Amino acid sequence: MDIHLKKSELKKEPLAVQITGSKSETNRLLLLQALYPELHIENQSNSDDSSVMLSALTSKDAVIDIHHAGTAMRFLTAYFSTLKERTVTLTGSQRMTERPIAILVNALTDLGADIEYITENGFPPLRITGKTLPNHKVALQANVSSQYISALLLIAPTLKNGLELTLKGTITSVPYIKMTLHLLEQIGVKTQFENQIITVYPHLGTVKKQTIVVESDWSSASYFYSIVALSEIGTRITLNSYKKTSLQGDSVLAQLYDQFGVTSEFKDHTLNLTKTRAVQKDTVIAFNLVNAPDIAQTIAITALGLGLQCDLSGLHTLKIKETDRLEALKVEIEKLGGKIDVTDSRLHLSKNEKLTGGISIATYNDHRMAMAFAPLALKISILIEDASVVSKSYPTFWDDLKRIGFSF
Ligand SMILES: O=C(O)C1=C[C@@H](OP(=O)(O)O)[C@@H](O)[C@H](O)C1
Ligand SMILES: C=C(OP(=O)(O)O)C(=O)O
Repeated sequence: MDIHLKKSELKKEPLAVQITGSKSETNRLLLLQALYPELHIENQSNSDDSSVMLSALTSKDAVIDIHHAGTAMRFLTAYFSTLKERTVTLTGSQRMTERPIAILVNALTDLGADIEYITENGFPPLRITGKTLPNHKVALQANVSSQYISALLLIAPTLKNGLELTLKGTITSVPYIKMTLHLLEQIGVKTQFENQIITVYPHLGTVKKQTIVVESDWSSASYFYSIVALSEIGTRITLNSYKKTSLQGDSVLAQLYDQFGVTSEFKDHTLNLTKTRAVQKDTVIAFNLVNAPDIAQTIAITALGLGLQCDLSGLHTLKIKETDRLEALKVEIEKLGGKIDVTDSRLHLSKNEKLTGGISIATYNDHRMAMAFAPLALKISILIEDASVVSKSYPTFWDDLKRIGFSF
């Protein structure tokens, strides 16, 4: 299904959006709940990635397909490695079979796991035979994906001697590792992160019965930051179930979007985004997003919509996500008349005056391509191809846009 967004104006009445829980927190907690059934989770993510995670954890099937869900692929590889007397084939979409997993598989194998590659070395699908993992010390390269590290940390408390994980090289996406450690601590597992070594102490048996309320998803909130940034002064959107102190690294949006003239105010559990100032045309947006890679597309497109120069660095993980996001951005931004250069880890967008309307944007099976480009409908008419891709993280995205005034 393609969606044609007409040039739109937001409604004048108070605008409020309820986004569901973070998919990152939800997928961690679902795994922890499988290990410790005493946990109860509220405000779970309604994303496809979280529903495939839940189905996989409850499935008795021999073949489990996690579609496009990176966290599910990585977290479940670790989980099934420890699930005794069961052999599972873990597979996913075509793209998932191109997303590397050797760093995690090697670390698990070093711990004693039994994992085979079915088609190509280093990539899913995997055949995993669960067993007791006898070892507890392992080292891995930390600059490719933090998901490999979180996967190991999540199963670590169930290992007889816990885990001592040495991280080699520069660590990428650090807030996601801290989120995992924080959730472990929250349920009663002891952890330590010092220099490049993470220790998780064993926690065999049960945890205290408890309810954990997931904070709403900040990556999804980014599209509303972009919408407010592209709107006139005075525009305000309220987002519900957010906290000033968040476990999610993407909450850095509140600081970053100040440069686009958007002010963030927290009141109880609501977050008010208000466009308070116009942005000077010669403003240069320059951010290193090594800690918040999922908001790179949103920021690049906000800058494009405002005609601003934008230099983003720390983007090396974007090439192995749902698509090569740097290439995808380049092709689609150029269709709109933008000037953009990309390298393996950076993006440079030149200041521009005018965007071409009526263009069809390809989305490459990437929810964030669809959602990042949509706010441009406040400036030009635009067509988003295969618009249902948004369900990977935000199934009600188009309904929410319609409710605040976007015309389809
Ligand atoms: O652990 C997580 O929940 C995630 C970690 C990040 O991946 P990388 O560590 O591969 O950058 C992020 O991009 C992804 O959307 C979710
Ligand atoms: C990169 C993402 O997800 P994953 O790696 O879990 O597929 C994302 O949601 O932007």
